[in-house]
Amino acid sequence: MIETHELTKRYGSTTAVDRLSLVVKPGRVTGFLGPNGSGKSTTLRMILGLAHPTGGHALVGGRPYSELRRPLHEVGAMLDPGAVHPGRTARDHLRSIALTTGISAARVGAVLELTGLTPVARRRVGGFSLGMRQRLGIAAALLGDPPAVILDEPVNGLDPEGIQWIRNLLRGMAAEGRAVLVSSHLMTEMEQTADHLIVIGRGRLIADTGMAEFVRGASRTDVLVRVDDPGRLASVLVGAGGDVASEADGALAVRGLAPRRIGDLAARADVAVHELAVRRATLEQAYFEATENAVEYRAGDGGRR
Ligand SMILES: Nc1ncnc2c1ncn2[C@@H]1O[C@H](COP(=O)(O)OP(=O)(O)OP(=O)(O)O)[C@@H](O)[C@H]1O
Repeated sequence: MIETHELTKRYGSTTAVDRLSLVVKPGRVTGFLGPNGSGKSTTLRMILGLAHPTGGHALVGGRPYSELRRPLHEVGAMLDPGAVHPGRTARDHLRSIALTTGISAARVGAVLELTGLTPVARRRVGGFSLGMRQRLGIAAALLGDPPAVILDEPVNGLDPEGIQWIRNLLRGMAAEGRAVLVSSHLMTEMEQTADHLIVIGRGRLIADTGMAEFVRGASRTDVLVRVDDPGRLASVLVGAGGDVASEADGALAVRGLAPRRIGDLAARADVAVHELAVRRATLEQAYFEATENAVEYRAGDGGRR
């Protein structure tokens, strides 16, 4: 489990992370979302002991990272897949990490296999594509077979097959009982991968909630109704407390009334219904609504606070 309590980081007059408390639980994929500059990387760096908090603390398995006896066995992380010596082969890169951290050589073969890199294990990393580097970064993160995994933008630069592979890998790791924390700006991908979401803006917690609950909370969810006489039905629906808007093609977009109630009201008004469809908000829409103020604030003040 990964947790932070009132975690704070200030750089001069910039508060990058502001009293952030969160828990990343085992057995699920937790998506970590926020606009550019909202403090995600800084938070991850503090969890991994790469930046020192100005206030509060971060714990991995109940201890600060700096106190972990065998950190790679506690938490695996990929923050920057580019940070690999280009002259080394993939296998040598992983071997050197294993050697210096007391991890068996057998794990090197296992993670190469797991990440599909066995056929290129003897090739120099300098010639690797971005996707291959991502896989190598993930291989390194998994060397210690850790119960917690942190991946910063793991699908960056991956082709559709690579994206699907990461999705299955993350879900598989969660199913094995690991705590998986993953950041990404790709909302459709996140929607398919994460069970839980932590959303931050301006360094502060905006939401810490289940994926379905977060998306359901967006005001965009409505019911599309297609009828022959939209004007008549619209006045009936408004009379029943609905919030009704017209689409460009004449269909009605209704909020505040359940589909069943709309169908009943239409039947009672003797209006034939040709289509009645719930349009659920997407994660992207819910995310935009949730972070609207955080983004506006930044855009309005040139990124400073
Ligand atoms: N080393 C640093 N020195 C000064 N300011 C920093 C430093 N690192 C981060 N910041 C500032 O802290 C804030 C949060 O940055 P951070 O990189 O954590 O955001 P992020 O959510 O990861 O952004 P992105 O989505 O663009 O990666 C930004 O205003 C950034 O400019």
